[in-house]
Amino acid sequence: MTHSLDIGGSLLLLGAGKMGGAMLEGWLALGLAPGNVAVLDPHLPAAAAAQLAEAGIAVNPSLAFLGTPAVVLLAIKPQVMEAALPSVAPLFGPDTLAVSIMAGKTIAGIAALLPPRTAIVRAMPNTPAAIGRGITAAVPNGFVTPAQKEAADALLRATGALEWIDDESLIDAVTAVSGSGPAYVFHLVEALAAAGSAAGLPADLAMRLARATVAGSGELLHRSDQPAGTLRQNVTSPGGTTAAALAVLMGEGGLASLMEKAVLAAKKRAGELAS
Ligand SMILES: NC(=O)C1=CN([C@@H]2O[C@H](COP(=O)(O)OP(=O)(O)OC[C@H]3O[C@@H](n4cnc5c(N)ncnc54)[C@H](O)[C@@H]3O)[C@@H](O)[C@H]2O)C=CC1
Ligand SMILES: O=C(O)[C@@H]1CCC=N1
Repeated sequence: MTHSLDIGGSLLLLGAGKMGGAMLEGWLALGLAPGNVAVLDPHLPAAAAAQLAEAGIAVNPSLAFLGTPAVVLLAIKPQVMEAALPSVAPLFGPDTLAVSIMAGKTIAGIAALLPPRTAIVRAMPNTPAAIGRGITAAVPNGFVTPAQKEAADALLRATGALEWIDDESLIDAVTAVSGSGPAYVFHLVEALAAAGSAAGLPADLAMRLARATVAGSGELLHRSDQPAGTLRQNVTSPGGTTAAALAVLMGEGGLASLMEKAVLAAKKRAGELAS
């Protein structure tokens, strides 16, 4: 394989769970050289560790073995940041870039646990990153050099779309919309399937219909340049079945107000995770 994803040095992944693992999967698929990657995750299941090691990635090597990484991806849970970061802080050199994907954790909070003047990008990806169809919003601190921003850009764009933003205060709302958003979509599948069962369909058929409907609609949205509203109207015959359903979904207390409440709850939780 040609190694086309070049970040100008090695990558250390701190935490290889669902999101860190999804990003790594995307990067390896796009040509990040496995020999340039190390993973630190003390609780990684043995099968996952063996799979990474087989791919040529250093898994839980002794810190003395690790050189100075070009990029450290912080993909641990926000709740373990205070415990986990101090152990890797000594690995940081003056040119090491930290990319955090931790929900809620602010650049200031991360910086307090790393050497002074560390370059930090705070990013919020989502799990479709695993198939190169994620979307990430990212904000750099003042110590990120153009070369480091380029490395972060290459890494984050390799997993899908990327939006650089200047205002860190937007990240909690980003988290609530696109970071957590895939879960809302998967729940839509569950709810649609359950409603199908309630309407008389066998449960397995209802699930196949719901799953294919959401996946196909997502793909149509992806390939189309039409606004979502137009794609919705294309389904909605005047006086037809869709209009009857949308009168419920778009009526008082419908999906829009429910979604607003859900997104505000997620944003509030992100703020709580900061401390
Ligand atoms: N799952 C998602 O869809 C998204 C998650 N995030 C963020 O990504 C981060 C990770 O979330 P998930 O992957 O969902 O959680 P996860 O629980 O699947 O992964 C966290 C990993 O960190 C490991 N870990 C625990 N203590 C550690 C330590 N001291 N050193 C190194 N690794 C350690 C765990 O063994 C686990 O594999 C969180 O901060 C979350 O806010 C961001 C965007 C989306
Ligand atoms: O649920 C969470 O806290 C993380 C952040 C965004 C998606 N998952």
